[in-house]
Amino acid sequence: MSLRIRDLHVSYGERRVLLGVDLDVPDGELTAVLGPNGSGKSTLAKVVARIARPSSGAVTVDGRDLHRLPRREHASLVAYVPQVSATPFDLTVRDMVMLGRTPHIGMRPRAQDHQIVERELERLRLRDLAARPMAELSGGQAQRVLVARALAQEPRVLILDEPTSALDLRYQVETLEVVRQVAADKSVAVLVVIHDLNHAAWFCGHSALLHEGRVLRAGRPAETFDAATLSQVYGLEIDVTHPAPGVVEVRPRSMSPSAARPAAADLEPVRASA
Ligand SMILES: Nc1ncnc2c1ncn2[C@@H]1O[C@H](COP(=O)(O)OP(=O)(O)OP(=O)(O)O)[C@@H](O)[C@H]1O
Repeated sequence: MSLRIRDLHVSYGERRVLLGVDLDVPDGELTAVLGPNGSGKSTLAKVVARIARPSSGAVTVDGRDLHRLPRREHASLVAYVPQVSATPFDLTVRDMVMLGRTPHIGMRPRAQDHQIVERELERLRLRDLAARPMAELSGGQAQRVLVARALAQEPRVLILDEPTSALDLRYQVETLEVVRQVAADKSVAVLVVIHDLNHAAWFCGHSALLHEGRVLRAGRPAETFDAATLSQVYGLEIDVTHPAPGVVEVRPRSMSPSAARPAAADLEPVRASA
């Protein structure tokens, strides 16, 4: 177990946002951080990334307090993909991914650093965009560059804050699959803030459901997702089904097959009047 969070409290001024969070993030797989808007997910990610400071509690990697490490050492251990990011507009995609090597390189990149950058461009299907300026990219393309930069960092701990929010369905699946593969191959502990409960259940071995700054449920999604808790937390009737052993599917009741829906014949056609 590399990343451990213990009794973590975080406040922004008077506003207490995390109220005693305990979480173990195992190596080699993804841990989903779930919960409604404002429940504290990004704050938790930012504390591990050292962008926010805890009021109390501990965040350790291999027993070392992340907030007491020298900056460069922290950067070589932890990579972070923020929810929204202003990118230096004059950088190319390739330069941006090379920034991930910063904690590892001395005066200038070595051949090995260039190889790692090319590998991550390939892995995130960015080779065709490599020479393009970041400013010209679509939101989804830029998001994949940030994931590539984080992977080029070769971290022990990877923090991803909604890394697929701008991606189309294919890239959502591909990107989460790439991250899952890297986590397994390199024994990386991955914490991923994600809103899609089905993707969380499919790609993440562990999950933590945050509610008002506390972890309400933690464990394997197939074991911990239950309809009553999810319905209460999200304020919406939610069905949870298990179509196969170890597989879980989450659906708002209004989208479930049993929900009453107006038949097409009942809908009045609307015509613009001349
Ligand atoms: N810099 C800040 N200053 C003051 N309050 C903040 C700051 N950042 C976040 N908050 C507040 O902290 C609470 C938790 O915010 P956070 O961004 O961690 O939630 P979240 O679960 O990631 O939400 P979302 O799903 O909308 O991204 C919210 O009430 C938010 O308004």
